[in-house]
Amino acid sequence: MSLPTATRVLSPDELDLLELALGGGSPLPAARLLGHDGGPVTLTDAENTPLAVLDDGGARPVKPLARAAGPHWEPALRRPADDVRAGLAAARDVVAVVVDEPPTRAEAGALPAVVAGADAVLLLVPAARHTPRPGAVGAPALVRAAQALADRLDVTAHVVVVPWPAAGGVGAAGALDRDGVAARYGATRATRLADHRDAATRDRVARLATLWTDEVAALYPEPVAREVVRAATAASRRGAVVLLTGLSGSGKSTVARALAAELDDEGLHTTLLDGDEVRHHLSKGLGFDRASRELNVERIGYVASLVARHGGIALAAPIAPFASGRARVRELAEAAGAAFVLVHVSTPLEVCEARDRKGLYARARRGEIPDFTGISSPYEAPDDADVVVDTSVTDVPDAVATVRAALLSALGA
Ligand SMILES: Nc1ncnc2c1ncn2[C@@H]1O[C@H](COP(=O)(O)OS(=O)(=O)O)[C@@H](OP(=O)(O)O)[C@H]1O
Ligand SMILES: Nc1ncnc2c1ncn2[C@@H]1O[C@H](COP(=O)(O)OP(=O)(O)O)[C@@H](O)[C@H]1O
Repeated sequence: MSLPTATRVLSPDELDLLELALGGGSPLPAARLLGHDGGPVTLTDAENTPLAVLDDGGARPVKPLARAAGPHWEPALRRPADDVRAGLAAARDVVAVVVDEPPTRAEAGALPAVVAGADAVLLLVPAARHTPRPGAVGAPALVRAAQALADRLDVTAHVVVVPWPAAGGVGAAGALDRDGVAARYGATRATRLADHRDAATRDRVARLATLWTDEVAALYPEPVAREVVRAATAASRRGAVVLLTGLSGSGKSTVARALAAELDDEGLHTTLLDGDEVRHHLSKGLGFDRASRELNVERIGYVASLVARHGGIALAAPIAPFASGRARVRELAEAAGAAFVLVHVSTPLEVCEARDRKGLYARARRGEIPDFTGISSPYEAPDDADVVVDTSVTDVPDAVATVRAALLSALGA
């Protein structure tokens, strides 16, 4: 298929909307959802991978959207709305219960009455690609909570993950109403579980964050209480820099993103420095000759070490083809007192080339891209990697688990 030359890079929120539209989950047309009123356009992700075409006929997929790991990415749970609706065609009364906040005992107790009489129950968990704010209960945890609620119901209940953009919405997405989306998933009525919370419980939830400091204040005299709070909240954790190196298409971003999501879910704060994204911002305008690559990798190492100096975990995923550049990143990380983990994503060139998500290998083979790593520019395989993962034989969850274990061991956790 020939693609429109006009392109639009979608933000994480807009990727959610595209997934919603392609799966039949949007009551609004895709163009309206994405606020597009021009001519045909190719929609891409931040890495310039063409994902879909948007024209008068609506949105049509070109390539599957990249997926990540965690329960909210389980294909069995994150099903297109059209599939979910088709599976419920015989049901007369389908109630959709939106689970977008951790349910308290009050709502969990109210749930059987809320769904009473329904032939089928959908527990809809909105999951945004956006990283939740630190300390918030994120999508993976909400999916697990919804699953536990579903298991306790007498009537058959399905947990369905809905790619609903982060709170507030983007563009016309603000006009997406809960009931309209729920209806696209086959619901005959919809409700939000947190709306079944009584006033006393709402008040207790609002005060939760200050309970601990209140207790400290009651236990200790001022100014001792202030010291106790300060010591407990100081960034005591050691930071880390994880550098994933490998050929284009080897799986660096996919693994780094999935690992970031998992660590965020565990309450560890991560910062992702993806190769392609860094080149849109920090290294805009740099080329791919050796000197430019070394400079690019050094910049990444510098920013990563700043993040790690303050207890953060920086996940960097550039090709970083030269041993000298990788050694410089190690040096910067160690000078910042951070742990350093070098991950070689060793997927063979033939596999990366066969994947060719962005069509760059084909262009490099035709001589249209000079200095292309693996084709016309060297990749020095590391001999000092802490972890080696070949994604042609290791799936994303296993690759994530291997890197996570190496990271925790480097942190002494
Ligand atoms: N000549 C050439 N060689 C290699 N890669 C190229 C080239 N031109 C563009 N691209 C795209 O740029 C991404 C690699 O950028 P990096 O910053 O990771 O490279 S480096 O570390 O500075 O070597 C790489 O992205 P990933 O596929 O995510 O690795 C490519 O999409
Ligand atoms: N086990 C796997 N781990 C990571 N990526 C995989 C795996 N299997 C298939 N892929 C696919 O390979 C491609 C890797 O692309 P990407 O993560 O952008 O690589 P890089 O960042 O190294 O260029 C993605 O399309 C991804 O879905």
